[in-house]
Amino acid sequence: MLSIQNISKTYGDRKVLDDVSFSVEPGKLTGFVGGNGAGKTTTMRTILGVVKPDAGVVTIDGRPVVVTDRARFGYMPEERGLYPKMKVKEQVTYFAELHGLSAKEAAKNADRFLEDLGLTERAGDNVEDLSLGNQQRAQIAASLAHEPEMLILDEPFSGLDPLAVEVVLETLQGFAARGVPVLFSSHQLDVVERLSDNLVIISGGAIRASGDRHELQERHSEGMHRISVAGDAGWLRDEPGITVLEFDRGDAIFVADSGETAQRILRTALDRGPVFGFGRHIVKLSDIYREVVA
Ligand SMILES: Nc1ncnc2c1ncn2[C@@H]1O[C@H](COP(=O)(O)OP(=O)(O)OP(=O)(O)O)[C@@H](O)[C@H]1O
Repeated sequence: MLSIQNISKTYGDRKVLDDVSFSVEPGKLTGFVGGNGAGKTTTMRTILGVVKPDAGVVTIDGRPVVVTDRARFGYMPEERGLYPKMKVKEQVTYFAELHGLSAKEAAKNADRFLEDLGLTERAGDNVEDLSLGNQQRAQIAASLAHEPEMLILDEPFSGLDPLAVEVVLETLQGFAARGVPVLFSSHQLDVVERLSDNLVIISGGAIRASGDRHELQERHSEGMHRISVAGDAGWLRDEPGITVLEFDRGDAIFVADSGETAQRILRTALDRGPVFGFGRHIVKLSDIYREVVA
């Protein structure tokens, strides 16, 4: 388990990380979400040892991370770092060798990850001749080819088409399935909602929410229900014990003060006419994000 504990960092008079703490569990994909300048990259660089924090510590299985641990990390930096005139496979092989693999192992892994990421046919092309999305895949392959024990990826899904998102996701899930902790940052809340097991939301250098994604969604959805009826559901507004959150003719989302109240609403709706749908409403990650960073 990777644990970020009470990290603070100030540049000049600007506190960019303020007592940041969270964990990245083995075998889980942890989505790291925050707006521009929220502190995601600085946190990742701190984990990698590139940024030295003013306070706090990064630990792995309870002991501080040292240089030899970091050699076994896989990192995809925000500023992509491939050599434009180098061939894709040579590049991926080169990065794996830098992390200590033999030339033979590195070439074997390069073949494997280029295949996983759908780049086998482009392996002999110069990086600069690939589309931006394919350059991104190559960059991901380069950060994976030494088979890291920890993965830290800054915006791995940005600029990828939906098919490429699936391909990259499968590859990352393969690592997670082998027990590797995976931390990835993203601005794309819909992507994070779909892909992450755990969530960390940062804003203004401070952690606003973290934990199991389903649990967070459940917690923020307490008492929420949706109902869909024939005709106009405007009568809901006069019902005691509920607050209507969203309303669109026959469709509404409301919060009930108890399970009994919700069931009473259902019975009332059935008395009034056909009910097409009724059930719990689970908020989207974008709703949680708006709530916790507000
Ligand atoms: N070396 C530095 N010197 C001064 N300020 C810095 C430095 N590095 C980062 N910052 C500032 O720290 C804040 C957090 O930046 P960071 O890059 O960590 O945010 P981010 O969440 O990754 O943003 P984005 O999504 O835009 O990449 C920003 O205000 C940035 O300008």
